[in-house]
Amino acid sequence: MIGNSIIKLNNVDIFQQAHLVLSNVNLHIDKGDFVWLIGQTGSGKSSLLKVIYGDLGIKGGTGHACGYELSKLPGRDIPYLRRKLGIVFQDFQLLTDRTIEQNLNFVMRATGWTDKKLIAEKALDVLEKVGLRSKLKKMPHELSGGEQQRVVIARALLNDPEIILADEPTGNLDPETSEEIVLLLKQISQSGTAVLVATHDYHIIRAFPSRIIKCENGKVLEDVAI
Ligand SMILES: Nc1ncnc2c1ncn2[C@@H]1O[C@H](COP(=O)(O)OP(=O)(O)OP(=O)(O)O)[C@@H](O)[C@H]1O
Repeated sequence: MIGNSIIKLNNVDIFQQAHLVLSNVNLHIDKGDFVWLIGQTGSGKSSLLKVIYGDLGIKGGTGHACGYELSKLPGRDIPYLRRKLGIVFQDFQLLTDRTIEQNLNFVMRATGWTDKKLIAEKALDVLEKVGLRSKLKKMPHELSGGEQQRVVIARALLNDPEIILADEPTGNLDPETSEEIVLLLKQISQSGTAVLVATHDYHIIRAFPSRIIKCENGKVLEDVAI
């Protein structure tokens, strides 16, 4: 974090191979912000998220994410950047062959946690935050879709991230459960962690009005209305 700034992109160009996906991108996200990211399929939302989590480099311009300079991000720094980001993506679901506790422990061990007592405490702490403390010993299939998504959010909170990046977090959920998940993400942002949510679901955006950015025609538009 630089001051209150979590993400800042200045005149950044974003390419996929030789294809310029988004040009002259200016974006700022500060501590505790809640921001919707919209745009048609193929408009560049995933590419923008990839830049933020260090999976895609930037050309032209300057930028930082969670204190890391994106224009000269060495590969060895990417795991450290990722620990400051909580990722809630469709293709990053729970491991089905182990309990919720084991899922959380797996991520903590992979990110450098070694103290058993601290690991046990943190697992309960993040589950408490998403209202699922009692599910510690359950297997993923014993939870509803909404509960599983809450565990995914709990997992994203393990390393006390500065920002949560969520890509279609309500994609597989019914409207009521979707609202509960977004309410939880809103509460997380109010406690100081920024939240950026990519979605196609305008209904949920209307239910939770907040700042909206849009990928359109190779640009990122700020503060759009829907
Ligand atoms: N690995 C890649 N190599 C080349 N081109 C790519 C690659 N990934 C994406 N693209 C292209 O970049 C553009 C933006 O894709 P991106 O995945 O960022 O869009 P999106 O807005 O996230 O779409 P969706 O809503 O479907 O996820 C598209 O034209 C896509 O075909």
